[in-house]
Amino acid sequence: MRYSRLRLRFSILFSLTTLILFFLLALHTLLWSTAELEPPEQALIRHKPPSDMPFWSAFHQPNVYDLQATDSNKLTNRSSSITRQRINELFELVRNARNNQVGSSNLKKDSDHNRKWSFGKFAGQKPQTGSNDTNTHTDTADSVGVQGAKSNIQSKFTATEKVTSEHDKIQLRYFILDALLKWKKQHMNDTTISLGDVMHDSLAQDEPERLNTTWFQYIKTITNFRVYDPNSSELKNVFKHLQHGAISEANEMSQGTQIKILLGLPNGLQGLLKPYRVPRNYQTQPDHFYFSDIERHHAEIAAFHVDKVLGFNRVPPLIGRFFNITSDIREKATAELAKTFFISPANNTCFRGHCSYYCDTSHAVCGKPGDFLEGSVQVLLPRPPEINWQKITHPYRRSYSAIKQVEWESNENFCYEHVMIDEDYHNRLLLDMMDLSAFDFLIGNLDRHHMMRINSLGTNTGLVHLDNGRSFGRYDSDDLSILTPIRQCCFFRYATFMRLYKIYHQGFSKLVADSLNAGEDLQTILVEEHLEALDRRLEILFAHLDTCMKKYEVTGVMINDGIY
Ligand SMILES: Nc1ncnc2c1ncn2[C@@H]1O[C@H](COP(=O)(O)OP(=O)(O)OP(=O)(O)O)[C@@H](O)[C@H]1O
Ligand SMILES: [Mn+2]
Repeated sequence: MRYSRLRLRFSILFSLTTLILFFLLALHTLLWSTAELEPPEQALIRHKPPSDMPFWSAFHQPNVYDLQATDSNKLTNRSSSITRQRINELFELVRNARNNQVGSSNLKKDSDHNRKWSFGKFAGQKPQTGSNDTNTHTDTADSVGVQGAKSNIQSKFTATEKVTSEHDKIQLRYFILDALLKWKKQHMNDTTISLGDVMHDSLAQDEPERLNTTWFQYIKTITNFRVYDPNSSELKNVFKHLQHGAISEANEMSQGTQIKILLGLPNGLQGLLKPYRVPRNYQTQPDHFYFSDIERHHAEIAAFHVDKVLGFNRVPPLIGRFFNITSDIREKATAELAKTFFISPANNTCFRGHCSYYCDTSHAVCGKPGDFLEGSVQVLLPRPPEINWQKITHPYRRSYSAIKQVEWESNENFCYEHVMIDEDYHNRLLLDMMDLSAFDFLIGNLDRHHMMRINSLGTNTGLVHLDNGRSFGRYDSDDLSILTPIRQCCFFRYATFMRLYKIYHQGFSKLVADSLNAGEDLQTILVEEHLEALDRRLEILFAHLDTCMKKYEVTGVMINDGIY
């Protein structure tokens, strides 16, 4: 009896122990497998729906969603095909060619030059391409009629025109080289024209008080060659006001397709504010065309510094600024703009504004957090009727349509048939356009629909590199099509090449990063990947110039038109 009770107790104890052991084992296996499959942090990210991070995600927050999107679009070829040694050789070749330059032609080998070939006769067989637009032109980038009269002519032209012969092309190149050399001789002794001198008399008569302002001191430093003097005290003063000056008025600018606010600033200055919209690591949405890309204030800032480092000085002074969206903008806004303000569910102050792209409640400009907003502020240059601008439709403009192509995209002779043949380009404009193509390629800007210059400064006047808000859209790819003018025309300004070489040697991205660090209060305007892209693209530009020089000789490509 005693024995059987003992056996019962023992078996109960045994089954209980087995049960506990089994339970402990199962618990351990369960915990272990969960831990391996799902480390806590990763689980957090995975379970966060992407909608938590909209593409204009919170300020100061890394945009995880965009970073992940970038991963799937890796650049396969991260380097150019040119070596440092070859770039050094190119520099020697270009320098020597300039020293040896003789006669009226830039070309070394004159044997191909048929002096009986007549431009007039050649051009006479071709339909007119039309002349430059004037500032009365009102197209916007996205309007339906953007192609204008010029492009209609171009498409008719393609249908009937036979391909330009190699002989004509070579003769046309000689003709262009001679034309630019003639232009250089005519303009060699041109004196520098200051916008201050141009505007002085009418201001003295109508608004003499404006002559004593910081604004006018700065206007005097604008010339036909550059829109600011990089080492001047006038530039420093302009920056001071753009960055810290009290705002007297905030009004929407009617021109353009995306939100821009005109700011009244002290001392006669006006600023053009483009507000923060997307984080620094934001990349253009893969399914967005360049014409629906959102404008970026940090791209405007970076483009200003790149242009300055390149020695162009053609982007009007621009700087980043912190705003209090309520006291700086809402309280100074015109009634029209003030009406569009609201407080978001997150308790941030926002405004919509009125414009054709991204001016609705779901794309509002919002302080983050609360009233805190950053933006870029550019000095507003005088506009008509005070001075005259020329708005030139870019011959290499894109179609601004999801379904249409334009001629230059498929016709490799486009430069010969539409640009070189057009006498509007038988002067500095041709090489100014090449400078712009180089600049746009480096900053990745596909949105150069027009070229702007100040007509009031005479005929020997450079382009003003306005509107760079859609640059720095992607760092993981380089859009070679932006170099099409250089690839198809194969002309380039000697002085620009020399500067590019010097910059290459000093380290392009380092110069840009230093310039940003020295001149900007806003942090990390260009993320590391964008800086790397600058160096990579500069090499690609050299590779394109190398190809041109192999094809047409150094002296048939590099032109010294006297512009520095
Ligand atoms: N700093 C400036 N000084 C004087 N005029 C300017 C300045 N910036 C821009 N503008 C004028 O305003 C127009 C519109 O500006 P901007 O091109 O930056 O806007 P946008 O919205 O990108 O326009 P679009 O959609 O036509 O490209 C310019 O074409 C130019 O005529
Ligand atoms: Mn634009």
